[in-house]
Amino acid sequence: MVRISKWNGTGNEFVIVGDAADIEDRVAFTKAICDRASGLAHPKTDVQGADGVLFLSVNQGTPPRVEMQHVQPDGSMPDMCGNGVRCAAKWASTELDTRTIVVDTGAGPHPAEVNGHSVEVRMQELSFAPSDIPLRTANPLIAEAINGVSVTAVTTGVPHAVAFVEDVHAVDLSAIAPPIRYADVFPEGANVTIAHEGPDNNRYCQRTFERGVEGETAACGTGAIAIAAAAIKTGRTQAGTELTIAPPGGELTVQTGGERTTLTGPVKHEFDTTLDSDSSEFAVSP
Ligand SMILES: N[C@@H](CCC[C@H](N)C(=O)O)C(=O)O
Repeated sequence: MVRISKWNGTGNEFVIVGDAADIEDRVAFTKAICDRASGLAHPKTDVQGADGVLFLSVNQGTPPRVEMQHVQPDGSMPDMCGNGVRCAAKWASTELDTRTIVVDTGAGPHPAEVNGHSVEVRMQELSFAPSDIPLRTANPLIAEAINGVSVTAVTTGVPHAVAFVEDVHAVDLSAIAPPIRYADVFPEGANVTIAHEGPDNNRYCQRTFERGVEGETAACGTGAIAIAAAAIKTGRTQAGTELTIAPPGGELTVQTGGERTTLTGPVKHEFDTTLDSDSSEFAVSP
């Protein structure tokens, strides 16, 4: 029996597998469980599948830490996931009965603070440097056209191509994103995040086409940070501003300009369940 739980960070959906669970093939498990047509289903929700699986191991030191391995529906394992870190922190805070926790990822340690259903995470440094993203160019990519779309490339733990558009809701993201996601300039690919400012000042609407999911998700935490970084870089927003970023799944707050950028937003526990096996046989107990 494998004990798992389902969580979402502003609608970005993850299955969490704690350390007690012994999953031999994490990639096969993730592909099966995340499948939107045949993956994890549960009486408590209409939604089938997920945007990824977070394999978590807790370490009860001072401060308490949780190590996160994120596997995506296509089997890839990105270094970082902003909403995944927030869900992992909330899960671990319940397991360890603590509000402060460090989530260790491939992109480094991320200190997190849990306040009820809200989780704040301090991000690692973001970068526009071609070698960090990575890019196949000598110079940073700031507001340059890829396939007719003006894009700014930044890593916030994972690569994002950010495009500011007139109205995110009027864009056919599934059409414009793939040529950018697979553009030659990104040797490891990129997430494609579009944004527009408004209706209020310091508020951006967000949509992200995620690498690894190969489609749009309801929210993307590293994408929200990427919008803030690109907005500052291109002179739309001043460093030090607190921004509200609104993906389809809700609202995230990004505080820029300090020693570290922070990402804050809601995390929701959807259900706990057990699986019969570690493969694609899902016997779900409500
Ligand atoms: N949903 C995430 C980002 C996950 C990683 C991304 N799809 C990649 O492959 O780089 C977030 O909340 O940051």
